[in-house]
Amino acid sequence: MVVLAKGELEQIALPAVHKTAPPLADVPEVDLAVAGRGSEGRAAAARAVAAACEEHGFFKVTGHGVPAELLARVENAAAAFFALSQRDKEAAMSAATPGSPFGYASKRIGNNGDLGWVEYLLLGVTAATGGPLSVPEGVVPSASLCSFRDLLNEYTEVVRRMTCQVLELMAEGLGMDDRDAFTRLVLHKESDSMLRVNHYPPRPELKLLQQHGGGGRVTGFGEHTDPQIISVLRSNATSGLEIALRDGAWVSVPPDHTSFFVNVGDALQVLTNGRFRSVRHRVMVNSARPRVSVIFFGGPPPRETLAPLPQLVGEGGRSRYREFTWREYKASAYRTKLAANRLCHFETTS
Ligand SMILES: O=C(O)CCC(=O)C(=O)O
Ligand SMILES: [Fe+2]
Repeated sequence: MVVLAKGELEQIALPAVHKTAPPLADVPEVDLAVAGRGSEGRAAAARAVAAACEEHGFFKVTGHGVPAELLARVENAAAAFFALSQRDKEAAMSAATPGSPFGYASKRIGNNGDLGWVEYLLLGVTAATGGPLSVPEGVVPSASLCSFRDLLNEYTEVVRRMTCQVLELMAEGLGMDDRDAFTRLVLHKESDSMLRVNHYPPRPELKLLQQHGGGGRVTGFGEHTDPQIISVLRSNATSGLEIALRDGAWVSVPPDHTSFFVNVGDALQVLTNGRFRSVRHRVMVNSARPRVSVIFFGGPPPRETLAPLPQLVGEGGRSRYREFTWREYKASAYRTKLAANRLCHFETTS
């Protein structure tokens, strides 16, 4: 069992001066059902996607066609998993190999000292294996764990398909001739995609402390940008997600358990030569209710060479990033703290 050293818990709390973020007034919204209805609807949806990716790197997807019943089953199964004893969670989902980022973890995010009031499951979901949960050797999964694994497989496949619809709209919105430029990477049999299931336990004492003029706020997941091409998030109806606007101001995102939220990731910022913005975001802990979120991260294959797409640099235009492989980027990113600007090592200077 992981025990936090003295003083570590305090690091999760933000100072009291850290004000509550105001809600984002107009969350950009894209209705996939409209996008599927004729060329005009599609063109309008593609334009809306591109505009949202340029302004915020973030938007909401409605009309996605993922059955509400599947979303509810995943949410309930995740809640049941996190309700297991600490020992059972650690035994059931311990990382397959030492040093691997995959498996169950509590409070520690990555290997560089980042802490948050969160526990999570991180699972690799390449298109080739189709299955996120590879059970470590020697671990005998219980029947309930097997059905959780099957459910997450089912969810991943449905969400991966929906993600590809969104990626096609992005390519169209950018005016690209090759509409499959992004989907090809996420559908590649070696695509480095992941599924993360997060659980943020409530902290009722925060309310009391705030009423008495102190206490600050508690970080669930510290600020960061997502490394991959795209992240597709679904949460229960509990608030907590916040994004940084262009001017650096933080705003909270009103929760919507019927929709998905899309983040542009670092790899997409590179491919679009900075036209799409990899959105900085974080999660704050709710005082009263647990937050459960499930995020599909669509990534390229490790050997893929990433660089701004020529069509998006334009003739005589300046490429803002040098060429690098996804493997190279990840090796560099995993050495840094969560909040680091991980793309600065790959920027061109001239
Ligand atoms: O749990 C959330 O709502 C978002 C967490 C997040 O940003 C991540 O897992 O990368
Ligand atoms: Fe994230």
